[in-house]
Amino acid sequence: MTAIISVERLDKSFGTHAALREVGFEIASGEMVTLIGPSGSGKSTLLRHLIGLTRADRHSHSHVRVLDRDVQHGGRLLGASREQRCRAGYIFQQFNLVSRLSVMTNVLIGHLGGMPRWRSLAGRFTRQEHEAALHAMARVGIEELAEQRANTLSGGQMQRVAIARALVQDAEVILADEPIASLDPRSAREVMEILQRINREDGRTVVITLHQVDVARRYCQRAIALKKGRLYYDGPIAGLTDTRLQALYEDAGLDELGTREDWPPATEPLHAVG
Ligand SMILES: Nc1ncnc2c1ncn2[C@@H]1O[C@H](COP(=O)(O)OP(=O)(O)OP(=O)(O)O)[C@@H](O)[C@H]1O
Repeated sequence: MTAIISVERLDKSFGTHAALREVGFEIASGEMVTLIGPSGSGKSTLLRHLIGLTRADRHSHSHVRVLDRDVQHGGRLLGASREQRCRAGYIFQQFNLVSRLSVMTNVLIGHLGGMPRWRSLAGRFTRQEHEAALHAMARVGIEELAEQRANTLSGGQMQRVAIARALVQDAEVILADEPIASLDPRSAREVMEILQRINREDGRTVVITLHQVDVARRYCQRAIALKKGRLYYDGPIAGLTDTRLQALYEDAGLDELGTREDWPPATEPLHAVG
């Protein structure tokens, strides 16, 4: 497997609280992977390490590599050019749109990282960039909302704007942190279908934190599960059986199933690919 994302021995503490302990995995180009686990298990913290929004513990052996670039090593962030940073798109639960700007401008913002600095400061976009934004909006079904202000949209529409912005950014990896957490079931389904299409049709790698196991099962091929900051399961989503899920979400059961070294049993691959 050629890893597009590689995480080794990731340790992160907040004060005395160990949020992540010795977490390691690799993700190949084109995978659609869910990060799953109980509240507080470390999913968002892990995702934030992938783009350097959070730094691992100093003097740890933590190493994070994304798209052939070291993001951080031993708790030190390593610099990246604007172009490199743009190769990964981040989608937040709370959308992160500029609320007073139109949908079109919010989507055009996805171009900023790839533009010459003088033009990005002036906020001037070319015709081609406008066309790319319109195309992205059409793909997520919001082209008719182009002129509407972002703060007048529904949650589902806002999340589509955020996805269109990542499309315009031409991100090779899309990292989505609970993108459907605040959406109604129908909007959630639509957003998941859009992400699935981007994964299947464009071959983009998608890593997505989810709370809903049924959604993860429907859309993702592989699950990486965290429990209390430790890697608990990494393998095909089908391997997350009801028994394992019960153990994942309840305290009872983890000890019986063993630690990562001896669980899942050797007959079941720890990694889905590679
Ligand atoms: N900035 C911070 N300062 C202190 N503690 C933090 C900080 N960020 C996260 N934590 C703690 O680290 C642990 C992991 O948090 P994280 O948000 O990564 O969990 P999560 O699995 O994403 O949870 P949820 O599903 O509820 O979003 C939690 O105990 C949380 O309280």
